[in-house]
Amino acid sequence: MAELVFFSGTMDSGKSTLALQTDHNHAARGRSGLIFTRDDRAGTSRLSSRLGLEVDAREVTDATDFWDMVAAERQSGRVVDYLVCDEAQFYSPAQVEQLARLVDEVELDVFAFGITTDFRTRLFPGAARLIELADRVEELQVRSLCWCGARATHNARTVGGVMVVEGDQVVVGDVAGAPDGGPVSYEVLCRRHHMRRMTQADARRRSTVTGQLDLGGGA
Ligand SMILES: Nc1ncnc2c1ncn2[C@@H]1O[C@H](COP(=O)(O)OP(=O)(O)O)[C@@H](O)[C@H]1O
Ligand SMILES: Cc1cn([C@H]2C[C@H](O)[C@@H](COP(=O)(O)O)O2)c(=O)[nH]c1=O
Repeated sequence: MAELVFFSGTMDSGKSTLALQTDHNHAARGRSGLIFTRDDRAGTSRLSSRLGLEVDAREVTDATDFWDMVAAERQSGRVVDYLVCDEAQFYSPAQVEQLARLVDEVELDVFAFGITTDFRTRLFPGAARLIELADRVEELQVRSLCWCGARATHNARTVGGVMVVEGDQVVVGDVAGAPDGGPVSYEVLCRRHHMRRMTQADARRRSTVTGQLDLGGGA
């Protein structure tokens, strides 16, 4: 039976890599798929992994209707067995509903990949609808880690090196240390350190003062 699966994890946890691997494995068995993304860091109509792989993809916009797109592909004679949908947190709830309908009524598999929460720890609308509708929500197996060594579960945004909790929900960007990072950057943290607004830079600053690594647990 066809499935809508949402593979979720923090930023930099391997979702785009898994999206590319998923497409590769299905294509290698003769299945035919369409690859979608929205606002990938590598630019319009590209799906990129930090491991270096990058492929062409269909860019999702506010105007995209997945139901109509698949119908048009099929009318032109193309077989569509599955969809790979990266950066799915940026899709609208209505678009996620179109994906669910394709699974149920056309028997396509839909593999969606995305982060669940934004820099304020709030669900993205697209991710929320995926959690509500998916047959399965799969957490990525490779753990991304907070600077303290705990599993990273949340995404922090920094502006000029300072963690912020206000601003636009969508600002395309990369994790700190990325080669072409701008003033807005991201860092994955455990909940404890997200709540305490303690990034790696903050921890380093404090340890310089105290001479000890401060895990932020004190009063
Ligand atoms: N130089 C490297 N060597 C090995 N693994 C790397 C390297 N750079 C990145 N990675 C792996 O790639 C992952 C990020 O993959 P990516 O698909 O871009 O993540 P996401 O789509 O979740 O943001 C990192 O968590 C890490 O495991
Ligand atoms: C937390 C957060 C992230 N984003 C953006 C930053 C990146 O462009 C993508 C996530 O991509 P990845 O492949 O998972 O690293 O989302 C954002 O716009 N707003 C946020 O709050």
